Amino acid sequence: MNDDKFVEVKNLKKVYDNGHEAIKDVSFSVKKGDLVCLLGPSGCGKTTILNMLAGLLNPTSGDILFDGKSVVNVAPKDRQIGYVFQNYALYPHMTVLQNVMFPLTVGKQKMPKDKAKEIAEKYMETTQITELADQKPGNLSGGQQQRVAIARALVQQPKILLMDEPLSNLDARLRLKIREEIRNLVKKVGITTLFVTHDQEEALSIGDKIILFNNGVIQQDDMGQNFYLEPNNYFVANFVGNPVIDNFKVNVKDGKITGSDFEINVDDLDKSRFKRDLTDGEYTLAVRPENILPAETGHVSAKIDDVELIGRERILKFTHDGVQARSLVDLETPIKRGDNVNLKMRLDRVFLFTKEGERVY
Ligand SMILES: Nc1ncnc2c1ncn2[C@@H]1O[C@H](COP(=O)(O)OP(=O)(O)OP(=O)(O)O)[C@@H](O)[C@H]1O
Repeated sequence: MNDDKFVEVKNLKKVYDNGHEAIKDVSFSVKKGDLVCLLGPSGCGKTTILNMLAGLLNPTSGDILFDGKSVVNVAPKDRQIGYVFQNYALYPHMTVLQNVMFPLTVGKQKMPKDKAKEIAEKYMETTQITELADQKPGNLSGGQQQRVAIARALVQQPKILLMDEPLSNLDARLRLKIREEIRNLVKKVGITTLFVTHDQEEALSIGDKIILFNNGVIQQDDMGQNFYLEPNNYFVANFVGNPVIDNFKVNVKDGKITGSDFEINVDDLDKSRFKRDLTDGEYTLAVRPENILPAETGHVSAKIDDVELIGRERILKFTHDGVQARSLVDLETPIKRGDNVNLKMRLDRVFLFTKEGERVY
């Protein structure tokens, strides 16, 4: 038994029958009791991975281990997993109580009705749906249906809980509330959970760690803040962060980084942040909008195209070298649309990426 690798995925590959390689050599592990988010854009392979963990899809190659034992040849019903689907998949003709009891009243683990009811009621209490016991799913709100689906997934006391975009059918406000509830609930139950989402904010807010995918390949497997502060590559830097990161095309030559209207000495960068040697050539210099701010003298001069208020902050939008960029300032900064400003970058916070997207600084 190894609690650090309660779930272990080794060199997993999936090629669909039509030849599409949806998962390309993916390896990761999940600690017992952790809530891990599988994050990435539509089509990156999140559901494919979840379905292989659940046993609904066979891997083309590679291995999946639960608690140290390979499960690739174990039938889905024997894998001790609970699965919450995007559309909840509740039985419409059954009451809430019957839905939650259902997994306990069928198959090998079938138990007497009163025992099943007792266990179902315990999980209905945990998920706060006790008072809905006699309702049919059709009469429930999205958030309530979601709780029923979670209670039903938990009654068999699975070792692992898999959730595929469980919040996507809820409105924005309810999403915020239910995501907090889900985190509290899985932590209370102590169940190891893999949670699929395409929403970076959702992943950052609930995940103990996040695994970010693109095109069937892991881009970063890390704690939330590192996606922001230490992105592995250009894809990660652009996928995570709101407002999105600013990108400037630059050329490096003779110790100088030259943009369309600015120049930075390589010596002014923080030496400890280089990932490898900076050779001459074209790069993308990227900076988070809160790290490029109005100043007396700056790296970039720009006319503000638009000012957008987002809660306690404002986004100053400007066009640089034909591309829109942003500076994130507080409410008091007295800059308005049409103003000409100088913007200074924090050089210890910028990133440099090669044309292939590899991070150099
Ligand atoms: N049965 C299939 N046959 C062929 N290709 C498939 C099949 N199922 C999925 N794919 C493809 O595999 C890739 C990964 O799909 P998957 O559903 O895992 O992505 P996802 O990240 O979950 O996306 P979404 O967020 O849109 O659900 C996509 O390009 C998809 O079109």
